[in-house]
Amino acid sequence: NLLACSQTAKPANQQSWQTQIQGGSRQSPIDIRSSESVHDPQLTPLSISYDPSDCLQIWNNGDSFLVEFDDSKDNSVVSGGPLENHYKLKQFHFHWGAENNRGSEHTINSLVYPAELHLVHWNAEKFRTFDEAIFSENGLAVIGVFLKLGRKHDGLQKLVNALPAVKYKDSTVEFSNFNPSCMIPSCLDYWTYPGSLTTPPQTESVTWVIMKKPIEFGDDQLSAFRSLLFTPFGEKLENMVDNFRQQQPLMNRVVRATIL
Ligand SMILES: CC#CCNS(=O)(=O)c1cc(S(N)(=O)=O)ccc1C(=O)O
Ligand SMILES: [Zn+2]
Repeated sequence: NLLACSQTAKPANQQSWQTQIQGGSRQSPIDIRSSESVHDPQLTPLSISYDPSDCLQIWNNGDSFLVEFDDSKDNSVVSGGPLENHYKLKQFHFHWGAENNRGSEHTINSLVYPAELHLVHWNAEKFRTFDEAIFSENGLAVIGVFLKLGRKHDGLQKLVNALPAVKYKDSTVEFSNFNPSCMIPSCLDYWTYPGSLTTPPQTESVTWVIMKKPIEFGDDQLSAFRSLLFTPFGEKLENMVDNFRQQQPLMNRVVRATIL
């Protein structure tokens, strides 16, 4: 079990997930050093299938904004690749910076992206609930996609247009008929490694699948992320930025890479 040691003093906008965890041997995120990754010919392409009608709402939880899905059916699932079972989509969210030189949680050869998308899935073959899976080996699979600044992402705009409705912490807005497949790069090459949640409880239950190619999005779309607030209505305004955890030691882990 992981014990969070006492929190050190932090600037006001730092989040609790900067807490260093004692006893962790497979914490996330990490810096992926491509030359040290192992090409594994047995890694097949991911099978990703999402049903836009499973999309339910957007929730500002004070750390990020989560786009939440109905996981009562088997319509939005990922399988294949490093995964032994099929995993149901629970939510997706992003991490981003106050400035363009930071924001992603994972880095590639120390290269930082301005934002990173996480699609969180849970192992519905082995576990009965998401909450059980969070605390279990092979419980979760998170697909990470890097975002770089460039052309406006047309598919993302529907989500961006809804963000003002969830400006404040603890606000939610109904959000339907959105297919997250539009944010998966056309190149399905990826790195994969055993890791953890990057926010509390930082449980070591995650198989990470990091897509090698980034997707592009526009400055105005990133500005919309930065206009969200960490704080609830009526409290001091604190822009939701720099909601990423620092890289963690690789320790005794190997990052595998596809050769698709
Ligand atoms: C109890 C508990 C829990 C974790 N929930 S989560 O896996 O959806 C998640 C995962 C991640 S991440 N960055 O590890 O994918 C971040 C944030 C969340 C979240 O609820 O807010
Ligand atoms: Zn995340």
